[in-house]
Amino acid sequence: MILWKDILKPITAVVGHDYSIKSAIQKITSERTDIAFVEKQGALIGYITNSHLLEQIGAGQSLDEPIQYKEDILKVPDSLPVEFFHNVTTVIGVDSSGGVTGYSTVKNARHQINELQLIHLNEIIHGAGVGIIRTNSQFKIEFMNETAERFLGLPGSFLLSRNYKALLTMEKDLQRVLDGETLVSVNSTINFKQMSGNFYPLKIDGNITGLVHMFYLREEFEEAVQELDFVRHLYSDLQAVYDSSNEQILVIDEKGTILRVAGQFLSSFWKTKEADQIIGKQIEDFTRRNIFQPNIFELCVKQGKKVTSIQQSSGKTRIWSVATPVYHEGKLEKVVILSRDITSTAPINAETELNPELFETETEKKQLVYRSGKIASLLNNLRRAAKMNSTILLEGESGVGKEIFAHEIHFASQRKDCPFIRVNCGAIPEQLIESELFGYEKGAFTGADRRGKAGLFERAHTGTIFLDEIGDLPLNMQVKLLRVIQEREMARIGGTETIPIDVRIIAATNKDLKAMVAKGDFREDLFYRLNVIPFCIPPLRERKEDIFPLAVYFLEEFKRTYNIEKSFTPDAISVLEMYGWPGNIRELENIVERLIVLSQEEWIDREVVLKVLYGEEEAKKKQPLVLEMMPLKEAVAELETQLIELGMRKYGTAAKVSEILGVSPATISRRMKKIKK
Ligand SMILES: Nc1ncnc2c1ncn2[C@@H]1O[C@H](COP(=O)(O)OP(=O)(O)OP(=O)(O)O)[C@@H](O)[C@H]1O
Repeated sequence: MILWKDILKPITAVVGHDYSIKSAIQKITSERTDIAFVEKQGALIGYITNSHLLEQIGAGQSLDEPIQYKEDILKVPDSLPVEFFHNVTTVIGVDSSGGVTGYSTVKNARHQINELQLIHLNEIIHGAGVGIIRTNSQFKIEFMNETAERFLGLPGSFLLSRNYKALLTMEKDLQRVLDGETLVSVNSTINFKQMSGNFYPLKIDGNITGLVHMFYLREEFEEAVQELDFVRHLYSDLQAVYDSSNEQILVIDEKGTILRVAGQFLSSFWKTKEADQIIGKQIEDFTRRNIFQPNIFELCVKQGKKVTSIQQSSGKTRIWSVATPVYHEGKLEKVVILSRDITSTAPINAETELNPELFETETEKKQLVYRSGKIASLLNNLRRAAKMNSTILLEGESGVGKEIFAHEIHFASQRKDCPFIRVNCGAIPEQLIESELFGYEKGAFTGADRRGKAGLFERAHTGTIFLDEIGDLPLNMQVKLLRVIQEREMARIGGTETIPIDVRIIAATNKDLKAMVAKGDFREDLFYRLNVIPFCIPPLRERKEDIFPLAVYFLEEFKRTYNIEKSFTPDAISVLEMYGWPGNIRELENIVERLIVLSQEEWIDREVVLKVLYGEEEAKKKQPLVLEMMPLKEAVAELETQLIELGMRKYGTAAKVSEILGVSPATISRRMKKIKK
């Protein structure tokens, strides 16, 4: 707000109301002013200017005639804000005790206000880095701010009073602005500097008294736009990464309000379909409703460090969560929680889970852990086939879990309450295999048990026999097996009696049986007898979604065995998922055990996983882009730095790197300066 006292000028010439034109001219001239105030009985009642006096003389009056002064003056308290009054051209300011403190013509007041407003505006705009130039109605530069001086590389002292129109090169005619038009986003050049900005007509009392040019230096502006563009692209790339991740990313502020959910929304855990429905809510409310249990957010805030936990909602959904605190200038700002669903999609068969008798069979039923659609549909088919009595052949690489699938078949069949017998055909010595499979009568051979012994086929009677590594079965045994399958009866070694055998046969192999048949290493007739319903178990690398729940499952098992607390970091999981797993699930199980033993810390991190999977040297080469969950801005900066460093290593010049990254060379060199710091 501008007050009258800010703009009042001192009164220097005072004349009496009965002064002659001559004495008034003498007074005004001696005081070097162009206005004198007229006094009568100690009060100022009007004013007279040089031009008024000249008008009187011009009208034929003699110099001795009295002055004809103007009376359109108004006394105002000088502490009031400037305002304009009808029919008043001059204002006299008075202080609180009524003393005159100065005067101002209305014209001068308006001019001063514009000037002061421009200075204020300049202060505001100064920080925003906008250049401002004002001209009068003859295009003479009357004002320019510091930013304009800096942008143009020319001092105000040089530019002030010069004709702006003559100095500027631009496509549009500047006269249009003085005719009242606003020119927006106009490119212009001065002193080889390219500018981009707007020209506004400057109106006072409805009259155009000049123009104002507000502008950016195009070089800086374009760089900023490019930079914004670059960041925008990075942002959308990162967003895409988040959205395609199979993790749920939850951002909670320090007060426990859910700010954001990205990645895969675990709707069955939250018991709500849309992520939007949990945003803005208090996390504690979900804990109270038995959904977010345990409250990992609270644990993380209390401990002030990364925390992991398996959470379970009131339903069956179990999720694995890692909560990481994010600090800003030493203060907790938010907590980021990464979660994955680890609920095994396998339906839990109450009977098989609970019936203790089942555990008296040769092998306990193990939990089959998976999340992939591939395994889901395979299981579907397996369970359907299980209902029939047909022989099933399971093919698949070593360690894919063929035995566990054989269990599934058994437990999904009518025979689930009868024995399940596993025979590892490759592990039994050749000379023992016949007696193991078919048993023997007492005294059948030297060293034989005196009482005789039932073979595995007999023991599997009414149940399932699982012939693992069937490709390792010697040829002579293949004939005998073929006979059992065909005749559904057998005799013990040394026995004469035939024993009827009612078993479901499941055979498994990691060898190419067809190729073995072609080479004569496997009997063709047996192959066709076994290959009634074949199933191929896909390797782990073809069902990466299973890696995570399996890794957590094994980790939990080993934690129980070793009685220790350890957790994977999300980066560690990512490395596990990227690996090729030639040894499949058996290898994964072994690696998890090794990681537990080798990692000294509570956290099994990316580095230790890389070391265990690839060895020390290779691990060093696998440099990460982003190691930790971190604020997006930092992640973008990190990604930028790494891209530029990579580019510089590869191409050597900022010009080439800028071309590849699609940004200006100036951006690259500025970033590099920052990196060097
Ligand atoms: N889906 C699964 N869930 C839990 N554990 C599994 C799963 N698949 C495999 N395993 C475990 O991985 C290990 C290897 O499985 P398994 O011995 O059944 O493999 P395989 O295919 O029979 O291998 P091979 O051909 O070498 O005999 C076992 O300890 C098994 O319990």
